[in-house]
Amino acid sequence: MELRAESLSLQHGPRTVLESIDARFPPGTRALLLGRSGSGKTTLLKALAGLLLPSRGRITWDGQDVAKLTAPERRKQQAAFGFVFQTDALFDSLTVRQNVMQPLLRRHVPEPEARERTEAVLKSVGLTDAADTLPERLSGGMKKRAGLARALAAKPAVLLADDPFAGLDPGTARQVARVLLDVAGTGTLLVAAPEAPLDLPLPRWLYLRAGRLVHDGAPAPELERTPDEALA
Ligand SMILES: Nc1ncnc2c1ncn2[C@@H]1O[C@H](COP(=O)(O)OP(=O)(O)OP(=O)(O)O)[C@@H](O)[C@H]1O
Repeated sequence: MELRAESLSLQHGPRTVLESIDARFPPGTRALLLGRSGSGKTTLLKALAGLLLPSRGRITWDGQDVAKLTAPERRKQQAAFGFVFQTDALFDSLTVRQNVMQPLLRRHVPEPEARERTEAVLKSVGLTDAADTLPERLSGGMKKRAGLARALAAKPAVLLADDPFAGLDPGTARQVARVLLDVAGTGTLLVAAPEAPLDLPLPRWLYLRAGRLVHDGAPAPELERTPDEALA
């Protein structure tokens, strides 16, 4: 699926959180979305996924204006997305395996296939031994990997990961980066982070400053050293 933001602006109440953003994400895009805390990264990911509607401008999926879809049409298309949000949303009463498998069964993936995919993805994130464990017994890094496993098991055409490295030690962050690169396959991978993760060398960087896109192109490490004010 091709995602596109066209003159996208988004307000929360009186506050403009995203301002006149234009960006194209053809299928197979691999990009980092960078910017300080509060610059609008989460909001842009949510807008691209149709979870927040623009105040001005539009988001299109394969050329269709998301705001013009009916709610059921939008939900149907959203099945192509996988999200890894900052706060892991695992169900406390389900084991790790059940947490990964449940969304597949809800989408009517036949049980043997759901089971197979679940085991494969748990293995790739290094959680096979923790499959029968309840989330409360996992470390923060393991919870993060379980959330990632759940998103990846659905084989999303578009994977949006919001700061998947927050709070991880370097070893676990490296493992999460490897899984993101391996498992995202040929789909689109868009990863938001406050600074470029060393272990995730993606070829395109988008840099947000106070809701404006100030760079969209090749990796530009100097951006991270430039005070935001100088990018205005
Ligand atoms: N529901 C909301 N209502 C009002 N303001 C909001 C809402 N959600 C986000 N904001 C504001 O919009 C701005 C951008 O928030 P957003 O979460 O997109 O930034 P971010 O770059 O992802 O930050 P972080 O890296 O800290 O997660 C912030 O100033 C935030 O306070």
